[in-house]
Amino acid sequence: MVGSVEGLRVEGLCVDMGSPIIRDLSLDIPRGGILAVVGPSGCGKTTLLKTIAGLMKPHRGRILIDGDDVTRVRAQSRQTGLVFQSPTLFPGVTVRDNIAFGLDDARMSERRRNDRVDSAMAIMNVTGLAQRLPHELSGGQGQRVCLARTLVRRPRVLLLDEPVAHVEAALRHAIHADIDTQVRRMGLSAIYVTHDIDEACTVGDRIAIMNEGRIVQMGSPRWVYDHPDSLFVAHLMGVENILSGTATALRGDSAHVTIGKLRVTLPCHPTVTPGPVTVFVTPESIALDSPDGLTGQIIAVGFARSHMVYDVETDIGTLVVHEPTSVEPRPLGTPVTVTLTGGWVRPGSHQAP
Ligand SMILES: Nc1ncnc2c1ncn2[C@@H]1O[C@H](COP(=O)(O)OP(=O)(O)OP(=O)(O)O)[C@@H](O)[C@H]1O
Repeated sequence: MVGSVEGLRVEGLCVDMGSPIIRDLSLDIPRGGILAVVGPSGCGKTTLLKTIAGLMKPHRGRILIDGDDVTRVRAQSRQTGLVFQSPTLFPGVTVRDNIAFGLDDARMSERRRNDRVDSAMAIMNVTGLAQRLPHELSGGQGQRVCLARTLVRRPRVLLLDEPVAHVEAALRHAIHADIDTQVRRMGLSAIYVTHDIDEACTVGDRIAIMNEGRIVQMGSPRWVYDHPDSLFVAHLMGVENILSGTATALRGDSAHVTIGKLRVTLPCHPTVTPGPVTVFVTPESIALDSPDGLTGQIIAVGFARSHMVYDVETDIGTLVVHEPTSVEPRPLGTPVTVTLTGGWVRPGSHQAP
């Protein structure tokens, strides 16, 4: 025992395969926590999971599970469970026996082994499939069986690499909910890798945005959405309006900002000083009927089920605005008066934030 922190801790991890793939990456996940890791293809997400699982060797850094340094412990003894994108079941072997393979401890009694397998099948809702063969399962059922096979070993850390990428959209939510329940119930620390930012925000109690082997921002989905640190994070999170302005004065955690003819007071990063700033504005943070607002005109209208999407042409550029569909939709060409009801001010102009 080298520490008392419960859960997974990664400290200064570097993985080099001829070129650096993971660069000085640190994270902490308490027991019962799910960190969703999202980032572009090739940024190192799978490498991170494989390194934590012990399938790849780090060049530098430490991996601790419940305070135990497992960096040099072999994969089979780390108590990590890794689930990949596609079901990886043994063909020609029943679901039940596939799950029992997860329990390779010869000292375990037959009865105890059966109880553990029954319980793993029950928690992943695959009891009714026990005698089926892998080729008789749908993609979603196959992934549930893989999760049961991983959970039957009672890992301390659960590593999920796009586990529902090949599962039809309508079934994904139920699998997410079961993962969430088991992570909390069993007190696991989980990393959930995905390409899909919506999935990351739904599944993770925190999200980590990765780029080029680094975590560039980490926090609750809401916090990261409202406070992007960079253009990269803002684009990935769907913060569609990135405006250049000038901070004219500061008051506590807020800045008075001029953007063209618009004057607004918005929350700002502590490093903001008077001068050029970048303002990140989510599409929900723009009001279209403000008495003293900038004049504009709706030049495109889209229906996105829960909300309408408007492109609004103004003096400060074309803004993307979302309004709930409960508000009467606005036809193309409608004149509007625009102001910002929220935003996040970072230092520097957005060409060089
Ligand atoms: N064994 C290896 N040897 C050399 N390079 C590797 C190895 N494994 C991965 N890489 C490289 O490391 C980088 C990160 O790969 P990784 O699979 O971790 O990315 P990823 O973020 O999971 O991508 P994707 O989302 O496409 O699955 C890539 O450039 C890849 O080519």
